[in-house]
Amino acid sequence: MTEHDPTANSALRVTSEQRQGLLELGWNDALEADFLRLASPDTRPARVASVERGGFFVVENAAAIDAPTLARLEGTELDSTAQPAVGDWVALVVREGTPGITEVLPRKSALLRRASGRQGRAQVVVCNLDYLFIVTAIGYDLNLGRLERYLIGSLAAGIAPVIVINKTDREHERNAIDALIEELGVDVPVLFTCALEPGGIDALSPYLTSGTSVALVGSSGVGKSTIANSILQTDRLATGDVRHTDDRGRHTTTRRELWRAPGGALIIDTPGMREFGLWDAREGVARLFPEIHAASESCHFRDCTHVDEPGCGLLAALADGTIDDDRYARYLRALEELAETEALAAESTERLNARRERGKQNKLRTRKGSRRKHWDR
Ligand SMILES: Nc1nc2c(ncn2[C@@H]2O[C@H](COP(=O)(O)OP(=O)(O)OP(=O)(O)O)[C@@H](O)[C@H]2O)c(=O)[nH]1
Ligand SMILES: [Zn+2]
Repeated sequence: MTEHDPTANSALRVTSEQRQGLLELGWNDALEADFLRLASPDTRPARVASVERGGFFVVENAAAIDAPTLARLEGTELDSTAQPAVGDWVALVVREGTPGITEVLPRKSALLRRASGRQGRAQVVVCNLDYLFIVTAIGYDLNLGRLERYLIGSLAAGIAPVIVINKTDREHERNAIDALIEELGVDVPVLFTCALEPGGIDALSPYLTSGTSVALVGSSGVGKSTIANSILQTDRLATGDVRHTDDRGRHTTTRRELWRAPGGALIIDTPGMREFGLWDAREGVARLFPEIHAASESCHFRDCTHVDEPGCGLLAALADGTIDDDRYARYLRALEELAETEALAAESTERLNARRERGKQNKLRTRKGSRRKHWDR
């Protein structure tokens, strides 16, 4: 990234008309300062509304959000997690033909997860959010482990999580749900919705103020798109029914998309996830289990696994009953998963480096070969 002296190019200034359109997309002073500092003079700010193979769809003002412009990434090849993702702010060079993205502005937050598949790769789910709506529904989906994973991801990303329990029209025992939430042990808002009823999502309103960016994540079939439609007061997002046997959805939503609600909130619906695989989320684990994390600070060994090491702060805290057995077990499981993904990631980096090295050697060999031929002649 090249830095530009903002005073050197007054042509770069964002016009007040442009700014108005951008504010309605969630723009703010900090973003503008970054833009003026980092982006080249011939570019304009824009937000990524959706991503498809081969292109990034961007908007420069809220009025155009229903018809985003296709743009292409320019310049050096970016690492997959550094490529523009939905919610990102970018610098756009507009000219005849397809506009180009020259810069991705620093992210205020990025929700990462482990990409599906066996390799250890990260995927950026969404960027620059104020709230993450972790959506679940009364029925099979509502489960402590699942909620914990999303919470860890959200806390690691520095996005304020909000748990949304949908389908309250289904029979349920409120006490059992309260007990489950209590077990999470964190102070996070829990909202109940029934997306099919008029007024059924009113509980979400305090989080949907103008310029606020919110994404809905969760399993397929929990009602994310139904909730999004209700917020957006449309029916343009496709919804699909669930299997009666196990409540599973049919993965109706297939891409992440940014929309603007009549009240001015920016809403991102996402495809249902089979599993939210943790990635680079140690900070999130520490925040979800603060008392356990605190006890681990007194471990004798820095790389203590808290299983059988002497001088383990956790084992001591377990013994004197200051931490809970179940929470200890869940904390360890999360750390184990993270260690596993880190190992996988290291392996695939190694493989990649080895492949690059082989490629270089091959090139060298062909070059030598062709030189020899030359001499032989
Ligand atoms: N009973 C009941 N059904 C609901 C409610 N909200 C949504 N549904 C139904 O649940 C099914 C799945 O809803 P969707 O909005 O498609 O779910 P989704 O989470 O977007 O699913 P994917 O796009 O596959 O990830 C649909 O049949 C909805 O009508 C609710 O509050 N109560
Ligand atoms: Zn320990």
